[in-house]
Amino acid sequence: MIIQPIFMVGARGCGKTTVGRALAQALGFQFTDTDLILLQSTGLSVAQIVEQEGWAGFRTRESDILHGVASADGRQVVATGGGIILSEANRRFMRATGTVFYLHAPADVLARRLEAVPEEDQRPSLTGRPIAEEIAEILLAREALYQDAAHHVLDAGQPPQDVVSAVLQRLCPCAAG
Ligand SMILES: Nc1ncnc2c1ncn2[C@@H]1O[C@H](COP(=O)(O)OP(=O)(O)O)[C@@H](O)[C@H]1O
Ligand SMILES: O=C(O)C1=C[C@@H](OP(=O)(O)O)[C@@H](O)[C@H](O)C1
Ligand SMILES: [Mg+2]
Repeated sequence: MIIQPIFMVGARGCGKTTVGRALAQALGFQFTDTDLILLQSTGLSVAQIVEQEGWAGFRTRESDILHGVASADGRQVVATGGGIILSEANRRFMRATGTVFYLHAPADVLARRLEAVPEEDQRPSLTGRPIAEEIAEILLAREALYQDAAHHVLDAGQPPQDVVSAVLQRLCPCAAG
């Protein structure tokens, strides 16, 4: 049986990292996070990379990481950064080589989570606007791209363990409890 990687996509705060880690544990898969790999390989935060190389530099680096990790081993869950879908090549690559889950949540839910834990070093402002305004604007601009990348769209407003269960159900409906 061919085992493909699982990609988590969605806007900042939808739970790609949190749910991805729990999902990997549930499946006995390796967990990978493109932002974490960047941090570990360069010693630099997203904010520092953007300061040095601009968003274009960061986007090139995260695309390289995506292609590198995903070709390594199928038994893994890959949490991507929220902007990975901006590249059409990335969207096509994830759809073709793995199973892609879009964790969907409304802007007000995402804003509440991001305001509670902003992690500004890993999530520097994309627009210079306040968090709630920014996430609403970003979601609007990217919604079609998340949908385009995804094989499955899940409600990310529920608790993390419920999102994990929903992923497992989509992967193997026959095993549903
Ligand atoms: N399903 C969820 N329900 C409630 N809080 C969540 C959920 N998923 C993530 N969070 C919280 O939201 C914040 C962002 O989560 P994170 O996994 O880093 O999102 P992402 O990687 O998509 O940006 C964290 O503080 C996390 O604890
Ligand atoms: O939405 C974005 O453009 C970004 C999301 C962040 O990841 P999370 O979605 O894991 O917060 C991180 O990759 C970077 O700050 C850019
Ligand atoms: Mg993340």
